[in-house]
Amino acid sequence: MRFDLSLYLVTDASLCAAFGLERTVVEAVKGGVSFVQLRDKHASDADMIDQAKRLKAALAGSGVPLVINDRLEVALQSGADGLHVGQSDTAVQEARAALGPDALIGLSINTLEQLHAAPISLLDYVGLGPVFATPSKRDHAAPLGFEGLAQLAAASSLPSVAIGGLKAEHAEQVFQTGAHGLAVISAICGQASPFDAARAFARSKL
Ligand SMILES: Cc1ncc(COP(=O)(O)OP(=O)(O)O)c(N)n1
Ligand SMILES: Cc1nc(C(=O)O)sc1CCOP(=O)(O)O
Ligand SMILES: [Mg+2]
Repeated sequence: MRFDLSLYLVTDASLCAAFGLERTVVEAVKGGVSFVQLRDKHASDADMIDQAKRLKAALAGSGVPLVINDRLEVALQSGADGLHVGQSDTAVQEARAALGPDALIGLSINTLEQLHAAPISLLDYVGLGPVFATPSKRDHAAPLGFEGLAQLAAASSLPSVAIGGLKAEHAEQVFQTGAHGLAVISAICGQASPFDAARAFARSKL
């Protein structure tokens, strides 16, 4: 499946609650979001499968893929396009074996050691972060800054998306590091207009 990491929305149940998860995603995609990850640390698998099916239906025809954060079972049962895993989540090998060759699988990377240890041939992309400290992920690793991001992006043979504390005004610098896009939660989720928030990224990277 072809995919575009340029503006990657990671959802957050509480931040999206005011506007509504589905509405946030639909508006954000109209504004330029090119890739969506459903991330909910508290929902049951059954609720997350239901949310994923609704999002998948809402995204039909848009060409924007939906991947699931962490939960292989949810990805398998929801018809989502793939899975995003971190260093302590389901192993990439297990995810690929279960999801098959066409699924999109992403892995979080914070260090060169992690990048060198990653099973590159089984992955579609890597998430590089955090670029900055962020309240959206309490247990985040040490911030990379743009310099650390550039080192990882240069060393990656896979497409990469930067994450962590990123706002529209960072788009140009992120692309200058060689990363293929920006992944964001709070710069879009919880904003008064997810459409305008996404548009601000599109404007600032052009
Ligand atoms: C695109 C992207 N990059 C990194 C992460 C972080 O994944 P992980 O380290 O597994 O942390 P959680 O998101 O599971 O808290 C991500 N989700 N997406
Ligand atoms: C989900 C996530 N992963 C990160 C990592 O560094 O791996 S940082 C992060 C949270 C990103 O949220 P915001 O855009 O609001 O800063
Ligand atoms: Mg994870």
